[in-house]
Amino acid sequence: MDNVGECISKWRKEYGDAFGYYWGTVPHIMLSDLDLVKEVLVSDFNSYRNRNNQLSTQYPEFSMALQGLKDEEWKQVRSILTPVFTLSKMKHLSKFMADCTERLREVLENSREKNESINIHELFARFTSEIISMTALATETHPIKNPLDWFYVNVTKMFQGTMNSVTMLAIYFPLIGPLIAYLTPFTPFGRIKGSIRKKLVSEISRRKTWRPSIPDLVQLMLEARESDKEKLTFYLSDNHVIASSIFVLLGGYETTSNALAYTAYCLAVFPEIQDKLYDEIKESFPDGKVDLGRIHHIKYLDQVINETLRIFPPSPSFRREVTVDEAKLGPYRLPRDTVIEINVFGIHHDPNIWPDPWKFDPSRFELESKLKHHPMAWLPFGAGPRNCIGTRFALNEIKICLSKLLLQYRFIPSDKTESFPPKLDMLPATRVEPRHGLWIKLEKREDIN
Ligand code: HEM
Repeated sequence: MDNVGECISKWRKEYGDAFGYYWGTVPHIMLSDLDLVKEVLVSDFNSYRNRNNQLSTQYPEFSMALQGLKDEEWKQVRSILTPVFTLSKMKHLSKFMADCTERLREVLENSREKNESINIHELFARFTSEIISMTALATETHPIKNPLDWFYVNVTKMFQGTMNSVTMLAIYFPLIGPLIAYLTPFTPFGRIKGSIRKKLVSEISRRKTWRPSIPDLVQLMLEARESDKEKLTFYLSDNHVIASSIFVLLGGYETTSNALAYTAYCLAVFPEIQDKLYDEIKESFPDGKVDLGRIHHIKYLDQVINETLRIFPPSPSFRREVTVDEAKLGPYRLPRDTVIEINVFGIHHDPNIWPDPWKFDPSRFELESKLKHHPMAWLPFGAGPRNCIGTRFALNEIKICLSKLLLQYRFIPSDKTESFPPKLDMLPATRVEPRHGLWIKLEKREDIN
């Protein structure tokens, strides 16, 4: 690991589990001390309830999306949107996910027949982008089968753009923000955001008189705002729904796709773990058909996913800001607007918290071992009242996809597969990427059993 990751771990060795630095003009505290992390995320939540809006200078809608909303407005929107992400609502979306998995299987089968290596990092990105566009953006796209699909191509460019040098400039020098905001519509992100926005405006208007037979996230949000009308003083506007949908794409697309890709890679390089997982999945679904209702009861599947998310957390850090005049954090006094960065990657790789941290060992998440961990030792989805609202959505998608594929195929290494762990690049404040992609091959189970 080099670049940002190395720099943070070097500073941590030198300055300890809570140290300060400046990003541009903004003071940041990098936190790896579990008790202090708990204070920020849970026990003293009200002093740190907002997320600092790095992206809002360039993308003003961010401040209307759930990720970017602040204070009372965030609380109200979160309480309207929470029911949208319950397990029972997720069941409606499972059908979309299962259909996309079947299309993915066809592509994989094609590669298997040709004995090709597959870059699953790229293929799962196409898979999750198709799911998010259909479920959250009411937009039908086909990137699984067509790598040149307009939506996928532009979304990929957009992700390369979210932390580009222009964004960095806006963070370092907030005063030039308005100029950057003016230019944003001409960037790939601006263009695709504009077209998604146009589509959502017309879709929300259409949904006044039409309801899809399987409700997607847009529909669930529109229904949630109506059902809470009497209870809340706040009304979720169309702009809130649109902003939240667009930023679901930012929060839920690459994170989920990386989680899936790293899990499949780990299963390919640790065949004994894959065999154990296959046995449990097969035992749960002896007729080979995945029952979407029972998918959350396969314990070893949870363990494998949890261990992957520990070693390769899709969000290597996340941020909150001080929202009171002075916050008391352990022995420290922090002024308003100080940014607290939670060092998820550092915590997940701390040998004092997770002995032999680079060892891929799903047994760490057996119930008895799990109970011994500090509640802040595993933070892929954050923690406390402002944790990831899409956790169930993501886990549902990952479990459906893996179970369906594993029942039919064995993931195996190819000559392009890197030995464990693969070389990683930690990009500033956003994600951990495999430097050379993640390559595997597939073998059909019926041929080998
Ligand atoms: C493996 C996949 C995912 C990971 C690792 C992940 C991780 C995270 C993390 C670390 C946070 C910040 C939590 C905090 O501040 O305590 C977050 C927030 C959020 N995530 Fe996710 N996420 C994933 C998938 C998704 C999906 C699929 C969606 C939507 C469908 C989603 C929507 C959101 C939203 C809206 C927030 C902001 C919540 C708020 O501010 O109230 N995420 N996520």
